[in-house]
Amino acid sequence: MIRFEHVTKRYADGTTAVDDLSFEVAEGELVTLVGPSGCGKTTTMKMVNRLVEPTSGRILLGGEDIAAADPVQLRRRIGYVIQQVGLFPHKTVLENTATVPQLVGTPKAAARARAAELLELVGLDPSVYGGRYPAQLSGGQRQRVGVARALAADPPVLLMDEPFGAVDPVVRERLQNEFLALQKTVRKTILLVTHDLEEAVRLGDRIAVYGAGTIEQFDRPAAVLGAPANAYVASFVGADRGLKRLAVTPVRAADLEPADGTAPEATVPLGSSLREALAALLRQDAGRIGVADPESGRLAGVLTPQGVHRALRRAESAEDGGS
Ligand SMILES: Nc1ncnc2c1ncn2[C@@H]1O[C@H](COP(=O)(O)OP(=O)(O)OP(=O)(O)O)[C@@H](O)[C@H]1O
Repeated sequence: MIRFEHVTKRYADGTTAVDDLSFEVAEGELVTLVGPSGCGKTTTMKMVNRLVEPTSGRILLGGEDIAAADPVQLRRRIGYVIQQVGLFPHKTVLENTATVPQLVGTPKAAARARAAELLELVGLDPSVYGGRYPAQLSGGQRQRVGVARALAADPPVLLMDEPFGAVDPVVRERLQNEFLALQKTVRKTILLVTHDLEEAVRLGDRIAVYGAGTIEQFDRPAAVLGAPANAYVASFVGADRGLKRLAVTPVRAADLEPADGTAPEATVPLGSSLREALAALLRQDAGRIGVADPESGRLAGVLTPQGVHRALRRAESAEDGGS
C-alpha cells in the first residue's frame, strides 16, 4: 500500500535526514517508526503526504508514484494526526470533526451526522462534547478529537506523529488501547511515529527501528525484542524495560491459542519465561510452539508471536498497576 524505494532526503543545509530508505507497509497494517530524536522519523512521514519532497527515490501509494499526484488530492486520501492536534480553537468539537468532509463537498447535515458518529467511536458522547470548544477539553479528549477528525474523511491511509504524546502515561495507555480496538474495525493503513519503544511494541503490527536516517530493523514486535538485528537495535531495546520483562514473565494458559491437532515442532513447559519461549519460537520456522502442562506433559495450547505480545502487555499492565 505504501512503498518506499531508495528514498533519500537531504535538507538545504546538507543534513541527510533519511538515507536510502526502502520498506513497505501492507494494506490495513499499522507500522510504528521508533528511534531516538532526530533520526528521520517525521521526515519519513511528511514525505508520504508531500509536506517534504524526497531528494531521490520514489514513494508509491497503492502502486501510484506520489510525485505525480496533486498534493491537495493526495492529502485528502491521507489522514494526518499530530501531537499538537491542531484543532481550530473557534470551532466546536463537532465543527472541527466535520471540517474535512465539508471541504470535500459533503453537505453540512451529512458531514455533521458523520462527525457525531466518529466522536461516538472515539469515546466522546457528541451530545456532551460536540458543542464544546477545544479549550474546554482535557488533553486526552483533544487527542481523541484529532483522531476522529483524521478519520472523518475516511482516508485509506493515516499518518500519526506522536498522536498520544501530550498526555500522562495512564491516559496514554487508555488511548492506545482504544485506538487498537478502533483499528480492528476501521483497518486503515497506518504509519505511526513514536520515540517510545513500549508504544511501538504495543501498537505496531511491525516496527521500524530507526538509526540515523536508516531503518536498522523492520520486523514484528516480538522479533525486534527477542532477536535484535544488530548491536544498535539490541542496545535500543535493551535500554527498555520490555526486554527485561521477557525474562521475568512466565507463559500462561491465557496467552495460548488452542492446538489445532498438528504436533508442534518444539514444546516448552507452561510457566517458562517468555524469553525462553521466544527463543524456541525463533529457532524454528513454524511461527508457533507447543506449550505443555509440566505435570501431565499434555499440550496446553500453542504460543505464537502474537501470544508473546499479549503476554508482554499483560505483564506491563500488571506492573503499572502494582507500582
Ligand atoms: N527543514 C529542515 N531543515 C534542515 N534540517 C532538518 C529540517 N527538518 C528536519 N531536519 C533535520 O533532519 C533530521 C531528522 O529530523 P526528523 O524531524 O525527521 O527527526 P525525528 O526522528 O522525527 O525526530 P524527533 O523524534 O525529535 O521528532 C534532524 O537532524 C533534523 O535536525
